[in-house]
Amino acid sequence: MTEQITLRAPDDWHIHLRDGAALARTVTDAARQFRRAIVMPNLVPPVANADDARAYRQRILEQIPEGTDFEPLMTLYLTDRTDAEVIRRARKAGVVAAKLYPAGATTNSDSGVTDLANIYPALEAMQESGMKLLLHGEVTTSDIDIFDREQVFIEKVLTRLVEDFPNLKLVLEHITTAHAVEFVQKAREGVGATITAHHLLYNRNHMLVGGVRPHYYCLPILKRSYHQAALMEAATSGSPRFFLGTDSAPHIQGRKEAACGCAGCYTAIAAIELYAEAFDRAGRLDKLEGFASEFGPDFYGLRRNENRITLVKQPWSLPEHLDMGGEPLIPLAAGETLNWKLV
Ligand SMILES: NC(=O)N[C@@H](CC(=O)O)C(=O)O
Ligand SMILES: [Zn+2]
Ligand SMILES: [Zn+2]
Repeated sequence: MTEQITLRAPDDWHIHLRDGAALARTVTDAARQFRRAIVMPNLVPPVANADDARAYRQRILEQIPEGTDFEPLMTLYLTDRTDAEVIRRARKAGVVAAKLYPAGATTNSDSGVTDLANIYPALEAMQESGMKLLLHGEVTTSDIDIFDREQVFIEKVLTRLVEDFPNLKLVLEHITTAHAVEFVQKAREGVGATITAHHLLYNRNHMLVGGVRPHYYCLPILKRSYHQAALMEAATSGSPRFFLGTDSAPHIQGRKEAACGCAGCYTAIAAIELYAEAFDRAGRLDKLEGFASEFGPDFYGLRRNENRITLVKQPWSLPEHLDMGGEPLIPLAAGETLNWKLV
């Protein structure tokens, strides 16, 4: 008999769907496995207010395949000019969270916040209205080594933020270090973290030994295996503070395989299967449902999904390449074999 596992339907608490011609690909892939997704706002120009979010949501809804039940949860991009009124309007329009990109930290973060002091009124309004704060947790000053940027962000920025807004619920996104794991475990109530499948499955050796592999390049960058092990331990621990966020972030092949390649890995094509692979390797498949389908909605104060998905143990190979709006897209782990397959 084939081995199989059945889970409450999972949600993705951090995904990039992009816009325009890319949406047909990204929305279809996300909707195949996730019931809901927190949609990142780093478009160009960014999703900066309630009207932008409403219009973007509409463009996403138009791409949901017939017969699938998928709900995009919209977010706002914080800029130096985001004020309390923008937050209140967005909250009324159903926007669930706002995202802090320190200016220059990652893809499309040029409009990000240059000084946290500029958004204190906005953060105050978020705290009051129950809007969640999502963080790309890296400092950006040139004197800080790229491998240390998450740790320094936690020490220099996050610790203070968590204290200054004691009732603000916040998520440290796509964590990559043992420092982040420890911070989140010990933090006050209302602090959570998402973990990607690629940070569970890989470390920087996978990206750099024997040649540079641009499709493994994302931000925050893959770290040492010691950090990978800490993330695995956190994700499979059963702690409700850690939950699934793929950070699936497509860039067309030519933009990744370039002299200055873009940061971001496309995992939406096989996200839940990649997570199953990681949890299986740790011998903790029994912990996947909490991480993928329960702790996220619990944190956000939303209902857990009622429907179920099934994964069977049946080796299959990820495609070598995909099409995104007529352009070639290479998924993470292209051509590699995964042991679990979504039915
Ligand atoms: N993770 C990435 O490397 N890239 C993301 C941005 C982000 O989430 O930081 C993207 O939008 O491409
Ligand atoms: Zn990010
Ligand atoms: Zn992201």
